[in-house]
Amino acid sequence: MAILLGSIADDYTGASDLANTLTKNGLRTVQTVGIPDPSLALPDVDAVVVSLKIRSVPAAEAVTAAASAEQWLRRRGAGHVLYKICSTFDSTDAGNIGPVTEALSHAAGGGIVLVTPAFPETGRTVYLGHLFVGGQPLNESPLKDHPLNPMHDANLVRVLTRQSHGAVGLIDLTAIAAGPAVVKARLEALRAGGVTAAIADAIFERDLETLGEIALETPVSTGASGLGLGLARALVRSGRISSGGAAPADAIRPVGGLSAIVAGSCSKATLRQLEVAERSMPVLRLDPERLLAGSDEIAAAISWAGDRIAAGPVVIAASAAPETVARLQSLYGREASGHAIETATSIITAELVARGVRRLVVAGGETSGAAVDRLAIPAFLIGPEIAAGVPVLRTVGNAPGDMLLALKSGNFGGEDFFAAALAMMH
Ligand SMILES: Nc1ncnc2c1ncn2[C@@H]1O[C@H](COP(=O)(O)OP(=O)(O)OP(=O)(O)O)[C@@H](O)[C@H]1O
Ligand SMILES: O=C(O)[C@@H](O)C(=O)CO
Repeated sequence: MAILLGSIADDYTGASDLANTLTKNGLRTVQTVGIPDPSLALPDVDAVVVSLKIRSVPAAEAVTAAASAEQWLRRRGAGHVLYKICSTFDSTDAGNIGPVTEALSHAAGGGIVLVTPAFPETGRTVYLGHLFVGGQPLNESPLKDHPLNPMHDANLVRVLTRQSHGAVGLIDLTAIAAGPAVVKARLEALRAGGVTAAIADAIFERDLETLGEIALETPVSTGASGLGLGLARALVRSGRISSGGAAPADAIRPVGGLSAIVAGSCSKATLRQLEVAERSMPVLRLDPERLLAGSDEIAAAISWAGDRIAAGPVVIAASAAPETVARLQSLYGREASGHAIETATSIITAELVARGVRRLVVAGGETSGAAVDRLAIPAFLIGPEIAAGVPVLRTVGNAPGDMLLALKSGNFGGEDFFAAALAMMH
């Protein structure tokens, strides 16, 4: 299997978001969970997205994992590797976007890396290096209250500079609107001046098409699904994609079985989606304090679900509003509480699957990562899109049999997302 485009995603929901974008834009794509075992039979594809869970781990750990994935992708022919980060640039001053970008660039022989989290379809735009989420600057958006990496600065040149050894520059919208030749010249001028990463503005998809064309001439780029769109369209325009990009028919074959939703995302969108789900499905709100205190909250949740699940989908959520999250974190610490809750939701997910759940929606990147790891799912085929950035996924080589999943990034999806997802998973 020789591939044209490789990607390393820093979380699993982000990986499925990118795989969805690449598929929609003409590339046959598979999402692997980590570097797949050589025994796993993967379909013939144009692009592979390796999902890692490295957004919030120590930078050195993220770099080591990404470097191994990069080598694996290059050995399979990837001429370009996109480091898929969050469209809201989720990270801390200690990393991991800067360190991983620099490591991937170094492995590819150095040079300058284009960086943009713009994803206009979901309202993420970058202007003069500042990231906007919908109509708000990043630091005024709900991301200011993120449980793991609250974002307090919308100026991405500054944010990335704090995470990088090298100098960070800007390619502004004026240059991008002037087209690929001007962007290329600007990138070269920045490189000659010693800059190693350039934040690129982008507001419209045409900006990302320009950036994708130039990025494809370099070995590494860093960005969200918008840059994926630009790279995919550039590859298709180059005539190097012969497949016509059809998603494998297998991806939508029904699986039957029971269905469930597990949420650990505390984003504004997820909190609203849970309120709406409460009107049509049984929803269990976990008590995070009891979970952390080591009580029998997990067993109680499994028993609650067991009493209801044969009658229809159930929802189990740890999600809470920012004030509640802040209080828990002040008692137990940010990382410890996040990790303990992810462990609990992943155990509950595995128990639900053991009781016959085959159609599963998980809300939240870290939450999805923990759940998919516990289920030991090796890879996914990409099915139809439920909402911008969220496809139906079909497991490849999964031990309890085929499953359909939707891994929802915290901020994605309309308010009826949960019902809409299950309506597409048969
Ligand atoms: N009630 C709670 N109090 C504190 N932390 C919580 C609570 N519920 C969930 N968490 C933790 O909050 C974090 C949410 O991160 P997660 O990545 O799953 O969601 P998200 O950030 O909204 O999604 P994405 O990364 O896809 O944007 C997880 O570590 C989760 O365990
Ligand atoms: O880019 C995004 O916003 C998402 O794919 C994501 O990574 C959230 O975890």
